[in-house]
Parts: sequence; C-alpha cells; structure tokens
Amino acid sequence: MHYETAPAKINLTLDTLFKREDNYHEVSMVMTTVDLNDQLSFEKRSDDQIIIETENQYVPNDRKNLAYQAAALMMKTYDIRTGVNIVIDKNIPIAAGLAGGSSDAAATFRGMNKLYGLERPLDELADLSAELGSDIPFCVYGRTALCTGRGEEVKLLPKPTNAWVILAKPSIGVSTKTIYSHLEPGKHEPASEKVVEAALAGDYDGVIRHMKNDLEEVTARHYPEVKKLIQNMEASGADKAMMSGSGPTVFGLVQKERQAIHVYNSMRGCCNEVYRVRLLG
Ligand SMILES: C[C@@](CO)(OP(=O)(O)O)[C@H](O)COP(=O)(O)OP(=O)(O)OC[C@H]1O[C@@H](n2ccc(N)nc2=O)[C@H](O)[C@@H]1O
Ligand SMILES: Nc1ncnc2c1ncn2[C@@H]1O[C@H](COP(=O)(O)OP(=O)(O)O)[C@@H](O)[C@H]1O
Repeated sequence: MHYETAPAKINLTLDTLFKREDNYHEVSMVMTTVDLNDQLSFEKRSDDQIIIETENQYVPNDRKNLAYQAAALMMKTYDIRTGVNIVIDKNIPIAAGLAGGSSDAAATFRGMNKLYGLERPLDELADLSAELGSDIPFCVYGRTALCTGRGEEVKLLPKPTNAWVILAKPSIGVSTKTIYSHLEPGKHEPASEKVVEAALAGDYDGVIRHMKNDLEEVTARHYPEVKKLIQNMEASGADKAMMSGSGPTVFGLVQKERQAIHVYNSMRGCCNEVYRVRLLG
C-alpha cells in the first residue's frame, strides 16, 4: 500500500497570450499549492484491472477519472502487467478552478512510480503527464512554478511568500473549455513576469500588487457572484482577492492568522463553501 497527498492549486497569475492553431491558448501562469488536499491510496492487484473507489458521487469512478487515465498511461509506458486499486478521499471542490482532478492524476503518477519501484524522475513523469491535461505537469511537482505553453511547460520557483489563503467556492461548477471559448486572448497586459520578480525577492506586497487572472472577467460575466465574492473578500480585509483558474473559486491572501480568521468568518456569511488554509508553495 502507498499513500499520496494531492494538494489544490491556485493561480497567482493567468495571462492569456493568443489562441493557437491546435485550439489551445498560449498562457503564462504563476501557480502555487495550498493546504487543501485529496488523499489517495494505491494498492497492487493480482489482475490487470484499475479500480477507482471514491465516496464522492460527483467524481467518476471509471476511465473518465483522470487518476484512472494516469494509472493506465503508467501501465502502458512502463509495461506494468498488474493493476491497481486507487481510493480517492475527495476534499478539493470539483470543477472549481483548483485542479483537483489534475492533482489526483499527478498523485497517481507519483504513487504508481513508488508502488512499482520504478524510480523515474519527476521531470519524466511530468513530461508524460502532459498528454492527459495541461495542468497535470505542474501538479506532478506540486510546488510553485511559472507555467507556459498551454500550461505544461513548468519552471519551478521558490515559495512566493508565507500567507493564509481563504477560498470561497460558489455553488456552481464551471467548464474550463467553455470559459476559454468565450475569451478574447491578448487583451490584457501580462502580469506573470512581475509576479515572478516579486516572488523571487520575497516581496509579498509586490506579489499581491501584480496578481491578475485574464479569465476572471469572462467567468464573472456569466456568473456575477464571482465579482461579488471578490468585492466581499476585499471588503472584509483580504489584502487581495482573485479568481483561481477558470473559476468559480475566489481566493484571498492575508498574512496574519487573526486577519485570516476574520475574513473566513465574514465570507461564511455569504458563501456555503469556505476554507481557511496555508499557502504551501
Ligand atoms: C484554466 C486552468 C488554469 O490553471 O485551470 P482550471 O481552471 O481548469 O483549474 C488551466 O489552464 C486548464 O488546464 P486543464 O484543466 O488541465 O485543461 P485541459 O484538460 O488541458 O483542457 C481543457 C480545455 O480547456 C481549453 N484550454 C486549456 C488550456 C489552455 N492553455 N488553453 C485552452 O484553450 C481547451 O479548450 C481544452 O480542450
Ligand atoms: N479525480 C477527479 N476528481 C475530480 N474530478 C474529476 C476527476 N477525474 C475526472 N474528473 C472530471 O473533471 C472535471 C473537472 O475537474 P476538476 O479538476 O475538479 O476541475 P478544475 O479543472 O476546474 O480544477 C469534473 O467535472 C469531473 O467530471
């Protein structure tokens, strides 16, 4: 039996540069991880099946599950003949812009690597994982990174800052594909370079001053509650509030625990699903 933790990610930036010929968007994003985790266990089987178990009725337990696809790709690539039981204890909200599915897939690449004693380097697993989703290579490392290309080119960065993160998830799920399809790329000044610079200098004020997500206005146009949550979070004391990924989750950053408790309590008044966690990075 082997266990892996799969943390949620947040976007400190999401610059959309242009639409590519393969219909993906060229992006530049600073992403980091937060202490809100799915837990996965991996156990070898005697036959060649991949069995996914999860108590969450909204998570697929067949080949649609990204963890299933990751296990199948590991078996094919490394000629593994025996299957695996994967139990997913789901805590990351689904279709929320927090990369829960991608992080479960990434944990499966790491988990199968250990379970079968393959000792493949993370770089190799990250490269392999890109064929299943743009966010998965980042999640294989699970740290802080500048991600370019369609998101799959990962350059690791040091932890940007110590901070508390308050997450507020409206009771809607958002399709990443739909949000990208309504985007006009290249409309905004890119922010990632400035956030990288501030993060490298350990400059918290610089990080929050330059944080920006180009998908925010697209998602907020369809779901006005996103804008409202951002305004409420900043009014209740967050240093900066912003949407993560394609949304609809909104997160706020603060430095002091007392301030974090205050923002958390205020947000619970206007949103059912609120979390107060540490930035992991
Ligand atoms: C927006 C982001 C930001 O981190 O995250 P989420 O909101 O999903 O967490 C990512 O770019 C999402 O990455 P991921 O969820 O892995 O997307 P994929 O499965 O690769 O692609 C789903 C669909 O989104 C669109 N897509 C995705 C990535 C990209 N750079 N350009 C795109 O246009 C494409 O239409 C694609 O078919
Ligand atoms: N292990 C998984 N956990 C959650 N969702 C998954 C998983 N595998 C596949 N999915 C599918 O992926 C979709 C979006 O996944 P998720 O990673 O939660 O969202 P986001 O990309 O917005 O962060 C879900 O609607 C779900 O059907």
